[in-house]
Amino acid sequence: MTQSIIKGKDTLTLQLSGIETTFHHIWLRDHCRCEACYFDTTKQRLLNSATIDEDIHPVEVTVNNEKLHVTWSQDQHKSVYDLSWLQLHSYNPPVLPKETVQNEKKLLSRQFWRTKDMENNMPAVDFNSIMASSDASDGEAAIKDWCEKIWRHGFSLIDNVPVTPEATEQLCEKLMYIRPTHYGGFWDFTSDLGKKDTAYTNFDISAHTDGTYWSDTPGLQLFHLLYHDGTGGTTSLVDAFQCAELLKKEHPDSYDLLTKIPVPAHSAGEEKVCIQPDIAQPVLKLDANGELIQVRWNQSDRSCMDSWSNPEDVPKFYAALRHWYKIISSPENEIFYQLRPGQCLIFDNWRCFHSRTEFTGKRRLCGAYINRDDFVSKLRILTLGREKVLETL
Ligand SMILES: C[N+](C)(C)CCCC[C@H](N)C(=O)O
Ligand SMILES: O=C(O)CCC(=O)C(=O)O
Repeated sequence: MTQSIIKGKDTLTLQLSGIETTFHHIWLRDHCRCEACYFDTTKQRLLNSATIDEDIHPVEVTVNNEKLHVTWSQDQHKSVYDLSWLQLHSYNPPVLPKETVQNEKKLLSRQFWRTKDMENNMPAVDFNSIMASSDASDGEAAIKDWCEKIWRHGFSLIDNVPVTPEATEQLCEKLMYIRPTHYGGFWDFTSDLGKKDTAYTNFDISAHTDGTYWSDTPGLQLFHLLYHDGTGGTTSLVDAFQCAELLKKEHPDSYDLLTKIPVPAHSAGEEKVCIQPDIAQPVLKLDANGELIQVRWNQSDRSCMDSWSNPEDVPKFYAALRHWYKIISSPENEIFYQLRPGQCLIFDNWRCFHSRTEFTGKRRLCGAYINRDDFVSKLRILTLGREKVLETL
């Protein structure tokens, strides 16, 4: 695979798949995977990167059997690198074959939706298949399917769930351990203000995401309606990622503002609690490539916005909220759905909004949060395979 090695002052340039790509000596030394530098059992570095000589350089470097062999100036340390690993982690420039990147994107693609896509076509899985799923039985195929449905569509129903908090909690734990919060771990609640939050009332709660007041917003949220002897309490779901695309097209300035303006939030109803994120986050959170990775939207938990780098943004922000609200509350983008005993709803709280209309009578709901990173870890390992996931580390 490699034709030549070009030695620079502090770099090595290799030809990988016919493309010249350059690695810094110190970077290569830091990524030595020998037993003294890296504990492969736990996938952890043993080497203290700060102890690498600033002017470290190879005293001998060869390539054979698809491996780069280097003897370093410092301690005559020997390192061996698979060329395939170097190609995967090349950075100057990256020479990773495009199909490799595309493949993960394809396997973890997401299908944004509007109301018409979801009416009578909501993704669902079966409780019994999930609970029977394990490495021993089906290699966790049913759980893999469940994770992929949640990721692809932003939510999934779970049918045939025994109408008990115990079965619901077991269902949550089958996917991942539950995230405990000041609301408790697994919650079983009604409109008695058991916790000082409007969720514990019969009020209407417009479409929102939970936990905008945490730096690490809950990744998933599961609901199971155990009992309701009144009217109302209708749930709605919105694909906020689809709505963000619509906003970007119809009102690009509003989209841009909602990716920039930090929105403070709090949870302060409980006597001994005032939770706020370490830094206020925008409604639309983008990654370094400008890709949307999270929507944080909760008008009731938003704090006083008294920190504006440009006060002229104040009216523009409210104009953006009006544009945004028109899209997310459009019947074309919001599906209404009645929770019912025996059928759970789980959704991606970084992507999908949920709401509840005002209700009468006694209504008992149970469920839980699951951390985002724990869910994505399970999804990627089940979908891509552990080996594929680990080679990117
Ligand atoms: C889900 N559970 C009933 C435990 C609490 C809901 C908390 C709702 C809070 N206003 C938020 O949006 O985060
Ligand atoms: O009562 C419900 O259906 C949901 C309440 C809610 O929005 C929440 O707990 O986040």
